[in-house]
Amino acid sequence: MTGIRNILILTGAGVSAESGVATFRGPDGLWEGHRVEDVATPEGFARDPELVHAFYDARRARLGKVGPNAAHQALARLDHEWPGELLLVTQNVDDLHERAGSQRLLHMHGALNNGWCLRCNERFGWEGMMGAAAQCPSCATYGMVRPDIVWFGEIPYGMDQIDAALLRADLFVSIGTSGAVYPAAGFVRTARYRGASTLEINLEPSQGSIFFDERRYGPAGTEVPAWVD
Ligand SMILES: CC(C)NC(=O)[C@H](Cc1c[nH]c2ccccc12)NC(=O)[C@H](CCCC/N=C(/NCCC(=O)O)S[C@H]1O[C@H](COP(=O)(O)OP(=O)(O)OC[C@H]2O[C@@H](n3cnc4c(N)ncnc43)[C@H](O)[C@@H]2O)[C@@H](O)[C@H]1O)NC(=O)OCc1ccccc1
Repeated sequence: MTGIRNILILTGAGVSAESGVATFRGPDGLWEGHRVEDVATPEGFARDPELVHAFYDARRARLGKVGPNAAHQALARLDHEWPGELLLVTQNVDDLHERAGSQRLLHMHGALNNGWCLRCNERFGWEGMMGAAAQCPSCATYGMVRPDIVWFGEIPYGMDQIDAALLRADLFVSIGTSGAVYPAAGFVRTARYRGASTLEINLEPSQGSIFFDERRYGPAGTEVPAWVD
């Protein structure tokens, strides 16, 4: 990685697949059993909060039964050893990157283990079941807590920090994402436009694969350590 100082990495559900976390669009993917509009939009939450809480409570419970894989661990190693700038932006709401030790990390679509009270606007860590009647640990109100997740139609977190990193990146790497959801799916074109070299690591070509200078296809648990080490 000669001549590379600033690295921006984007991950998606594919990086957690080998840990046993369901992807969205794959066979038995998350969107198989649920209509996106029903479980991942503010309108769906307003219509049926119990359904949405059940969807996220089940995923939060599952998170306790899985662990980081070799891809998460390799990215954590790179984070610790890379002398230049590095930002790992994940679309994933699981906590496997931080459990592997990644620190220069940004959850652009929120986190399963966080809650958000719509009455006092506080955000807080949340373990276990949430359910529609949950009590806000900050203002003690019942039934106003939602998962702190970015739903469709909502503005992703950290866009300023991501834009700044896109501006400075010499290398943009996309790992385990289908490139189907924006604004994340547009990052490769922005990075390329600003002169960064671009690498895709995925099981198969993503919707944006034509924009990548280099492509490595295979399981992230194998390809990412091979790229890092
Ligand atoms: C469907 C799509 C067209 N819709 C959008 O993009 C919309 C905007 C939009 C609407 N209409 C449009 C029309 C055109 C363009 C855009 C739009 N986007 C939004 O609404 C976003 C908000 C989107 C966020 C929604 N929330 C998520 N997640 C949290 C919830 C939850 O988790 O439940 S999105 C969710 O789906 C996406 C899933 O994609 P992937 O992670 O890639 O997973 P997928 O299953 O699809 O693919 C897995 C890949 O891994 C590979 N793989 C599998 N196993 C492995 C393996 N073992 N190793 C390696 N690779 C592997 C597979 O081959 C595959 O390629 C992720 O982003 C994920 O976070 N907000 C916004 O635009 O606000 C304005 C704005 C914009 C810019 C700046 C300011 C404001």
